[in-house]
Amino acid sequence: MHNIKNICCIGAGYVGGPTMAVIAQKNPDIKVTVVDINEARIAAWNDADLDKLPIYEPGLDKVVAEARNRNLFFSTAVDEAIEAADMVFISVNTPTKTYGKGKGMAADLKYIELCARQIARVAKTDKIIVEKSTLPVRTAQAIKSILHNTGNGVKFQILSNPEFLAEGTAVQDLMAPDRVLIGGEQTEDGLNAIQALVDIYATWVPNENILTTNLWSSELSKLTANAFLAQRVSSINALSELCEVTGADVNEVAIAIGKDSRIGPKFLKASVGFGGSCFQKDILNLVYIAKSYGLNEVADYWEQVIIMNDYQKRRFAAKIIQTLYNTISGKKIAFLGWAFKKDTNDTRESAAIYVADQLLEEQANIVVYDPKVNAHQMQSDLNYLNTRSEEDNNQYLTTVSNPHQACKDSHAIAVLTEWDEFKTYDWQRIYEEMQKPAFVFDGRGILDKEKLETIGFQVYVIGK
Ligand SMILES: NC(=O)C1=CN([C@@H]2O[C@H](COP(=O)(O)OP(=O)(O)OC[C@H]3O[C@@H](n4cnc5c(N)ncnc54)[C@H](O)[C@@H]3O)[C@@H](O)[C@H]2O)C=CC1
Ligand SMILES: O=C(O)[C@H]1O[C@H](OP(=O)(O)OP(=O)(O)OC[C@H]2O[C@@H](n3ccc(=O)[nH]c3=O)[C@H](O)[C@@H]2O)[C@H](O)[C@@H](O)[C@@H]1O
Repeated sequence: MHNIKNICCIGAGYVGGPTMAVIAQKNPDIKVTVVDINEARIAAWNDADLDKLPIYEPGLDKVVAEARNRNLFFSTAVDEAIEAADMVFISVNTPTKTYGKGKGMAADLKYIELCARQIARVAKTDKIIVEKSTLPVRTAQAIKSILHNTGNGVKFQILSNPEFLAEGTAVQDLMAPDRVLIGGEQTEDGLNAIQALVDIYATWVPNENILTTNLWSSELSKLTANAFLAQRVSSINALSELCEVTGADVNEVAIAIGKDSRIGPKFLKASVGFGGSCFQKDILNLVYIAKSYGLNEVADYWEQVIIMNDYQKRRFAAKIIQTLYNTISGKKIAFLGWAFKKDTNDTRESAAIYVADQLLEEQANIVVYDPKVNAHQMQSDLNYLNTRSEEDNNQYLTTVSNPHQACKDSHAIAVLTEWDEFKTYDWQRIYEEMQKPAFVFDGRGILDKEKLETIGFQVYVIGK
């Protein structure tokens, strides 16, 4: 039986940071050290000013304040933390491969393998290794093979414990998860390792919400959950266009179908397209895995979710261009929001990036306001696409810290993120300060269309 006293988590990102903060808060007897090779990130996690934490998540500051330097530590001393730990979580990034075989589809597992090799090199005592990152099914096999061939006699058990938190609600999701999933080998040692991790979660998660499975079911359930969630968004987005041409209202349709308890009301909000670091990456990964087993129909089925999402982003940009008389060259267009969803500063794969890129191709002047995203991040998101020079991106997309400044003198406003504050603005004043006709393109369906039309705006809402 294991009695875990010391946890190390490799990777202090959106998952490692909040997850370990909550585990530490709920288990004051366990020392939890979160390590990362990114010195700036670790320094930010240790900043006395809680506003400077590297990740913005409502409620995270309080959890960190309670546990930090009590039993929660952030450090760049990776080897020392691994060596001291009974249990090591691997929570590093697993992006889509940008090179070689599987480029643009498969998950890049080089960071995972580096972690496994580092653990193999450093470990002197037996350890439980926990896959927290989202991984292709059967990755535990590769980790096991690296760890077991070190020849130094140290024993390892590998568990899969995927994370289901959503950004913006990370703390709430961690405090009351729908389920915690733990997969492990179905041997005596494997079951003991599973129990050790169950005990950690059981300090605050009801037992019936802690599921245990074999390794492969756990790994595959994570990819499957994200694929199903993204599929719902693509499904409602596909219907949003049909609503627009038929006079149906996508919100009314969503409510009507969501009342069916087999369908359920959540995750049916039509939008400019899903973003975030995981949906696209995980579905592409699923598609790649299916193809690698020769399951081409399965692969095509899931790929359609991505194809639909790309189409939705393009369709929104095209709508703006077409409505502004097919010419937006030199016109100021205000963007409200850049983050991929509200209540996060994360912009990875945000629809805003792709919509901006398309409008910049038509030589628009874009001015962006987002309550949590800075200019540097927006520029680096655009530059990453490599569509035009960094100078041009810098010149034609600017960032302001005040929504009125963004909207003043603009021809159109596009809502790209559903931040609550956008609903509370003085829209009468915004209207008066804009060029006429004043257009609003609500890519999130959050504004009051009738009210805006009464003021004088010409309003387009996705799915209406
Ligand atoms: N972002 C999210 O909401 C969710 C992400 N996931 C999964 O969790 C994993 C991590 O995602 P994020 O936390 O968003 O990534 P992230 O990019 O925010 O954080 C990963 C961190 O790992 C560090 N790192 C990489 N290699 C390292 C090494 N060898 N040693 C020490 N540190 C190293 C990086 O410097 C980075 O700070 C991914 O597999 C992702 O698919 C799962 C559920 C939710
Ligand atoms: O593996 C992950 O990374 C995580 O991915 C998603 O979480 P996240 O991407 O943080 O946020 P979501 O709330 O799922 O939103 C994803 C995207 O879909 C969009 N969305 C979501 C719901 C909806 O009804 N409509 C819609 O357009 C959001 O605006 C956002 O751009 C999942 O919800 C988490 O369970 C999972 O752990």
